Amino acid sequence: MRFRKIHGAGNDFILFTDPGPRAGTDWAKEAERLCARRTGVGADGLVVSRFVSPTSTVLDVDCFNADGSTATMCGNALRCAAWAAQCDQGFRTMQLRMAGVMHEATVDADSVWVTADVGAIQPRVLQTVINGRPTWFDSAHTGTEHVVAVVENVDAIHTEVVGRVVRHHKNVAPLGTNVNFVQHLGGQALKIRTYERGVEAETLSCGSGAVAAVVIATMRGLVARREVTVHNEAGEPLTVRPHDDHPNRAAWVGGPVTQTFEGVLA
Ligand SMILES: N[C@@H](CCC[C@H](N)C(=O)O)C(=O)O
Repeated sequence: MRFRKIHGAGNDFILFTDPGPRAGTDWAKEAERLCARRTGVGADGLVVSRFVSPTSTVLDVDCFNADGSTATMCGNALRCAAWAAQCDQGFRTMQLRMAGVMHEATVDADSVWVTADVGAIQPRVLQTVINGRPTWFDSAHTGTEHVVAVVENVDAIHTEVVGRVVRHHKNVAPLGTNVNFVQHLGGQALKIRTYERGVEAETLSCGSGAVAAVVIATMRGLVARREVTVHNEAGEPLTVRPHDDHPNRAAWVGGPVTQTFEGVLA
């Protein structure tokens, strides 16, 4: 079975495109096996993308985190699936369905854009002490669970240590959450570090996390409700802008997609 190793701004995936019916495949188990950094291909997640019919521009995209759990939304996985569809079929615009939710996608020369729904926002959902300072986290649902803390310097934070504690905090049980630390760089620019649930580690970028960061930074008056650049650990920033038709309910997130290699499973 052929696969692509591909990343969306540093968030890396094993991508299967139209893998046929494969009725017996336990994709969650395959995600655990293949995403393992030492014994598998190595990735943050496994993505299966299929056109709903041969003549359609609608794709069904399933995303599994490295631990085999299902991601209800993964902005970077959607961006990678859209890039591959453009590469294989030539479509520049398409729709992608993930966990029953429809997303729009546009593939430009140097960026792939997808939409993320913006749902409930809850200020001050939990507090923890970071480097001796009590720090509040706000939550924003962007298709999956995210909390965001605005801090002075994201580089001073032990993301994996604090992220793991917050991810399991009783106030976000039982689902847990992805954890984002965000610094305002001035103007319309943010810097982010994300601890991802399901990867159980810091990832180099997170699409739905970037949207959550912009939602919270906007709510706190740090940025205006227009395009925001979100710098990440990969050094490949994502751009987030409000959706033209329903700016309060959805956002576009765009940035680079890179195919690293193609392979065949042994
Ligand atoms: N990296 C993703 C988010 C992936 C989902 C997350 N780990 C979860 O299970 O909630 C993105 O780019 O949005």
